[in-house]
Amino acid sequence: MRISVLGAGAWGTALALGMARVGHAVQLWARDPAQAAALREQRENARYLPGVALPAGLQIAVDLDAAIDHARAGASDPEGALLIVASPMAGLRGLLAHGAAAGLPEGVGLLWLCKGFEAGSGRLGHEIAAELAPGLRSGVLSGPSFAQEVARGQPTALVAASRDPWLPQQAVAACHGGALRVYTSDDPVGVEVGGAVKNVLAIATGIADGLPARDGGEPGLGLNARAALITRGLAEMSRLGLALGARQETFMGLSGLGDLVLTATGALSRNRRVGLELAAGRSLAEAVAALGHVAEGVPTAPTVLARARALGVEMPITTAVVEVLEGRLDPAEAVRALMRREARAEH
Ligand SMILES: NC(=O)c1ccc[n+]([C@@H]2O[C@H](COP(=O)([O-])OP(=O)(O)OC[C@H]3O[C@@H](n4cnc5c(N)ncnc54)[C@H](O)[C@@H]3O)[C@@H](O)[C@H]2O)c1
Ligand SMILES: O=P(O)(O)OC[C@H](O)CO
Repeated sequence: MRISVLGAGAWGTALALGMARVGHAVQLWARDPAQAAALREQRENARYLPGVALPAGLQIAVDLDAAIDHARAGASDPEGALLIVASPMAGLRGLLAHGAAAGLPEGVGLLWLCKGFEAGSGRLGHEIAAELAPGLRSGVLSGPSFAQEVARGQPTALVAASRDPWLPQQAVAACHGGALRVYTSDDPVGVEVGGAVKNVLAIATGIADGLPARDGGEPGLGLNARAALITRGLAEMSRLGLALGARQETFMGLSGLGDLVLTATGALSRNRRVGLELAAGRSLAEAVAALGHVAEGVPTAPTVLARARALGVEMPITTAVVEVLEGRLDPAEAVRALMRREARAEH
């Protein structure tokens, strides 16, 4: 299958590697021409995914239109073709608009990998796609997947979601095999809410795990507190998702519980690292600058909260994270405020 991946950050590069390894004709487009030249020369993404060699079959594209044409040329192939947007949420609108203006034929599916709500509009990916490219066959690929592990060929399960049943099947055909396993879903709302909110909750568990030691013990609030944050976080993620039209069972799947557990506990998570740094007394600007990568939970947290409030959905952990990110609440006080909340029934 012909596949173009738009965005050569950690995740776009790792997924492109995975798909090239199973024999697809993959082009990876880097926004920065200097980065594209370095990728071509070094055959390694030294900036975003160091230490992993790019397979010989993976082509690097400098020109965006040429990358789109690469996918378009596969439109009439029996297996179809894919255009995959691998930018952060902030780049999705521009790249979707570009793809829509290019007029993709029916045989080319459009997938995005970003996890968040768009800052400003508060929209999820499928809502932006409905606005800009209603005629395109589109969907989201999500699930618990650290780029470094995928790049190293470690086993990873993903979920592809769309209301168009053809699209998730395209994702299966593109990724399945080798170390990747792809499940399908017809609930893009649930899959996208899970992917967006888990990043905010990972900041929360990072904060809890990074708070200074008390009474000479281990740093952090402890494993009980982390389990409570994950479980109550899952409850507020599900409440928001249901209010937006998602199905409850989606939150028990890969893009809900699966990605929440991975990101809230995994040392490779950038969002969790932001929380750890904030708890250690670093400013948000310092914490984000130290990453050198995007941490989608930072721009998404206030947007999640705004949408939740508009729907009358209570999200106490997200509220606390927003107050810490905006400098209105000290990380330790945020946790104390969560513990002081009124008693209530669990469900
Ligand atoms: N890294 C992972 O393990 C992983 C896994 C699954 C999903 N994701 C999601 O994939 C998306 C991309 O993450 P990443 O890890 O590749 O990020 P990254 O920080 O490693 O790389 C970001 C890439 O996007 C480009 N970029 C930045 N702003 C842009 C914009 N406005 N328009 C177009 N391109 C832009 C950068 O040049 C860079 O190539 C995020 O939404 C993230 O949540 C990441
Ligand atoms: O490193 P994070 O926190 O952006 O998480 C990466 C992936 O979304 C994990 O599935």
